[in-house]
Amino acid sequence: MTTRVRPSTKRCAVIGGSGFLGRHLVEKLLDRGYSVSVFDIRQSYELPGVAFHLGDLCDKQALLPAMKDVSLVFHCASPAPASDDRGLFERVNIQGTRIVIQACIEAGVQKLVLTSSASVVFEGTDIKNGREDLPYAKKPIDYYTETKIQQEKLVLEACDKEKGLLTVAIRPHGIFGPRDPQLVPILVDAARRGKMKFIIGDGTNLVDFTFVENVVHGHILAAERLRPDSPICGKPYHITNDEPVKFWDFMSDVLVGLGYAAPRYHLPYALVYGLALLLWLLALILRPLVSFKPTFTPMRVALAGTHHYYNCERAKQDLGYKPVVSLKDGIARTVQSYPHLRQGA
Ligand SMILES: NC(=O)C1=CN([C@@H]2O[C@H](COP(=O)(O)OP(=O)(O)OC[C@H]3O[C@@H](n4cnc5c(N)ncnc54)[C@H](O)[C@@H]3O)[C@@H](O)[C@H]2O)C=CC1
Ligand SMILES: CC(C)CCC[C@@H](C)[C@H]1CC[C@H]2C3=C(CC[C@]12C)[C@@]1(C)CCC(=O)C[C@@H]1CC3
Repeated sequence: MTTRVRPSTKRCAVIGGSGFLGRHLVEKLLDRGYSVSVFDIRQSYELPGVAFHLGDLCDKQALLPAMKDVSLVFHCASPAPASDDRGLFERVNIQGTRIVIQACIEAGVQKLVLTSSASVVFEGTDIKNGREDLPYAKKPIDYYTETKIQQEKLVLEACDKEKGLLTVAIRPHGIFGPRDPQLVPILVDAARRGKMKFIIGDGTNLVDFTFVENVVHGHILAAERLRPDSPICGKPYHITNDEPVKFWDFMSDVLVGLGYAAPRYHLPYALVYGLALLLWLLALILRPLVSFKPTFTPMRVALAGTHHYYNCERAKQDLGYKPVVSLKDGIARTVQSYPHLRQGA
């Protein structure tokens, strides 16, 4: 008779664990007594108690050793939204996620927690207090969003109590915090090049920005509540700071905190969006001859000039979620963590 050893419930794997969110998640899991394997195409740090497995998640044979004796997998790997490479997004977010699911089933993993995105319902127009039952975007704003939609569907459809794999998706929005490689660095780069003088639209559009530790908290609650009899199986959950803020107030707080001037002059939304669209078309047409990446992409202008904030009541009810760090404290901790990006540094 063969006895199947039940993997320890405190052993988990984090796919994408070298990334911004992934590393914060790994650190919190260690604090909570989990032993952690990281699977990533790169190793960005070392930590006692963390086993790194380097490889591409599209390669099942490379993934399987990282899932050995693991009961819980977090999948938070994705190419960066800015890469704009359709083939790469399809390969990693869609085909790769299929392989992650197959590997979980083969390795006897019991729970899979996906980092999805609240953007899966965003089409570039206002979303106010959006709930999880909003339909997926029919016209996603970019390839990143298009493939995040397919990825989420794949993971949620894979939830199968009979087969023994339970799944859940966390949809964060606008993650920020120490070591974020995108939001603050892009913002500071724009400020240093004199591009942060303008407010797109009237500046009153509300947006969710979510401190990274709140996102981590949502992931861990979901993982710990994911059981065959729980209502969360196969469902998506918005995780935000639950404090929608004016997009331009948030940008100003970060900029002023780092010693730069806040944007002051208003530009009409339709004008900037039209210009961004023209620039994007020009970049596309001229791609064979010259390569340039405009700062103002239609996607960024849409993100900067519309309302997009989400209701996280479902996470509060089903997961017992409540943000653990306020927006004000999150901004202060973020600003402090970037001394090298301060004005004059
Ligand atoms: N940063 C944000 O504001 C938001 C992020 N998300 C999602 O959160 C997750 C984590 O995002 P971040 O930490 O910001 O990104 P990140 O770029 O810092 O981390 C992603 C990690 O995935 C790894 N990776 C990429 N392709 C891989 C592959 N083929 N095989 C193995 N590893 C691979 C990268 O090396 C990187 O370490 C992503 O799924 C993203 O879509 C969702 C909403 C908002
Ligand atoms: C999902 C969102 C809540 C998170 C937004 C992250 C990034 C898309 C933004 C971080 C820095 C922002 C930025 C702009 C747009 C949105 C960001 C890239 C601008 C390009 C908007 C137009 C400008 O005036 C310059 C801005 C630079 C910074």
